[in-house]
Amino acid sequence: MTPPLLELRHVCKAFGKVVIADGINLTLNENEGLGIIGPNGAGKSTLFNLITGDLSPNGGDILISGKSVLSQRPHQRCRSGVGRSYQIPHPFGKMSVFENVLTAATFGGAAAMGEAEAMSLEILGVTGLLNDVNTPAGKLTLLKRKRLELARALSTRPRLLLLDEIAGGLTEAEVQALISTIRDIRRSGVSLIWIEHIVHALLATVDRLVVLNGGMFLADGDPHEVMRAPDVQRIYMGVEPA
Ligand SMILES: Nc1ncnc2c1ncn2[C@@H]1O[C@H](COP(=O)(O)OP(=O)(O)OP(=O)(O)O)[C@@H](O)[C@H]1O
Repeated sequence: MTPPLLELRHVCKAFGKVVIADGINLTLNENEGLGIIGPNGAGKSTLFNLITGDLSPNGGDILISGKSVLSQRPHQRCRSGVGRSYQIPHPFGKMSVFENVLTAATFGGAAAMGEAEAMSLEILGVTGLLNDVNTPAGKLTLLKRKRLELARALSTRPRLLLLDEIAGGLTEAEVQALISTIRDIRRSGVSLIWIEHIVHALLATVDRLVVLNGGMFLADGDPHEVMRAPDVQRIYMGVEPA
């Protein structure tokens, strides 16, 4: 039987007394799209940092395609197929958009230069940045910075793409354009975990939704059903039961 693409087994993480993960289990299969929501500070970004190796768990195991990656450094996990965007984009501000994507393709994705150049241009097309190839990344608008963040993650050729709040701060029209881009990416066979407060963007793109709260998943299942669950309405949206 094919192992899941990603598996978290009893993962624990705390910063002092702040418990982020209290024995979390999570499975993501190939081609699956998962959304993560939860109150501010619940530990959603920290969960990504544990998956990518930016942080180490205090306990438990993290497996990619059935193999533990705990001993792998972040760049090694990236080359194993885990690509991510960061909540706050930090592009190389003085380098052009093209150079930023090329750097991610060659360093993160270990692509040879000729291949990386062609792939970077293709990804800049997919992410709507072709008119900005020569623009210094530091001069981009918020929307385009977020698109560059997505382009940099894609150029590492991920099998698993982790997106951290890339819709925040965008207009509704920009969110709709982003939804369409994410659907195209999913159709290309990339598996997705998307942390997002803009819930309708998740409902339009993912198969499953989990709610992180108090170090554990409060709910895990069909996105619409999860959003209707009374506990989720109470904790995430502040709706008191009738
Ligand atoms: N490296 C760190 N050292 C100490 N505390 C940290 C560290 N990283 C995160 N935290 C704390 O862990 C908690 C969870 O942070 P995290 O950014 O993962 O939450 P989040 O769910 O992504 O929040 P948001 O929705 O606001 O982005 C916060 O209290 C944060 O201050």
